[in-house]
Amino acid sequence: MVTKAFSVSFADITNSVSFRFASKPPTASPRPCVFSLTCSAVFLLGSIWNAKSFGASGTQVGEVVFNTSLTGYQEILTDPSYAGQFLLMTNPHIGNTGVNFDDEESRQCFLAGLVIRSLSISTSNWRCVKALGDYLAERNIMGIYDVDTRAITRRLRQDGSLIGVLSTDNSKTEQELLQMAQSWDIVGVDLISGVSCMTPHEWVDKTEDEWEFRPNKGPAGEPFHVVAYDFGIKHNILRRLASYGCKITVVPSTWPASETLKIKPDGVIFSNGPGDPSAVPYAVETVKNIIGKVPVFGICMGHQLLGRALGGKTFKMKFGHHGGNHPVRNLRTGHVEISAQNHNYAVDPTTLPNEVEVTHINLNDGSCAGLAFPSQRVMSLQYHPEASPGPHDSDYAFREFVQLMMRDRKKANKSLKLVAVQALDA
Ligand SMILES: NC(=O)CC[C@H](N)C(=O)O
Repeated sequence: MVTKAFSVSFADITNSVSFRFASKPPTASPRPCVFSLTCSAVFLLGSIWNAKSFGASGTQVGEVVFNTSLTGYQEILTDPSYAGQFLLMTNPHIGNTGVNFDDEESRQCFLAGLVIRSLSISTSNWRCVKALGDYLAERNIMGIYDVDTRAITRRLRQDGSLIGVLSTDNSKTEQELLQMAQSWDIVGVDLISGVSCMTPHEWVDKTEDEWEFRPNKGPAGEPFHVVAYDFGIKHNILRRLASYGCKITVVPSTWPASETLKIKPDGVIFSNGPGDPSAVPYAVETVKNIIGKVPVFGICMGHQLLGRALGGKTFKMKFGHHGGNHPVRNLRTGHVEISAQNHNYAVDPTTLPNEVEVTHINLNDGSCAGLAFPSQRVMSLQYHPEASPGPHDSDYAFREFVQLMMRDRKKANKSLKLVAVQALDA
């Protein structure tokens, strides 16, 4: 039984708040940690939160975002779209199920660090192989706990995304930390190249039978060959595609469109990925060169790149959407889906050509959550139909993508037959 003695000191001087907690540490002795937030060079007043450190030590700068998911912290930690960001979980209790072998969404953790209210003092789960703190330390990811995540979330909601610094280095002054935050930026930076795979490879794993949630036979006949552009792709996108009967070749973010078209895939996926879509014009160019040639499906970053490739603009949202409970309306069916989301940028639908249809909207703020350009066999979602973690409401999007490819194949077979008949006639 652990008793938690805490004292709170609250000092509010020109927008700066400081909390101090003393509690029995859940792991080894806690190291002091300064977590400072500053909103930009324009807003020069920062806030300093003292917390306890777990995972790796050091000094790290990044953008702070909050995620409202109640479950799935390991899948969130391994989502490459968090590269360059501190992930603050609003769920106050994290670490209680440890980490396991199955919930990895990529080959490593790319995020800048983890910010939580309370780190579980023990782990208990039949799949657990390691405690969260040890897992993060091995991956050189900093974490802090015993910090008022609610106060920081309110600050982020009020001021928008902020740059923060985590430091366990006592020799650094608060002024130095604030200076670090003020001289760092995430906008306009290509973060995709740091998370993408280096060489093309095949992907075969499906969702395992014990986790499969729909009777899933996949289409009859030759499997559809999908090329998946890895802008930081989550493994569950690949597993869901495989479960829908696709044969998948994963290619790096810089893989030329001409090479992709050379292997005549049935379809192309543009994946999720970190950072600013306007900072990766080479990827937009690739998307442009593939649109109209084969059916394409863009997810999150992939959706934003499609938006730009179709002539639209993207913009940075105030604090984005990160969580497993975002309501989205499918404007074609009228159905509401509860979706998993993780993005700071969005497509401005008013900048798109008239032929492009907005298929989904986020019901929290009316932002564009899905697009289609039927004549070009283009579909895209701003959120995550693969969930992991999150609800499965939007899984049907993979079926729709397979149907797009199916229609293409039927058309091609028809025209093949026509050519064959003409050849017979000749
Ligand atoms: N999940 C993602 O693909 C994130 C998309 C993009 N990097 C954003 O933050 O908006």
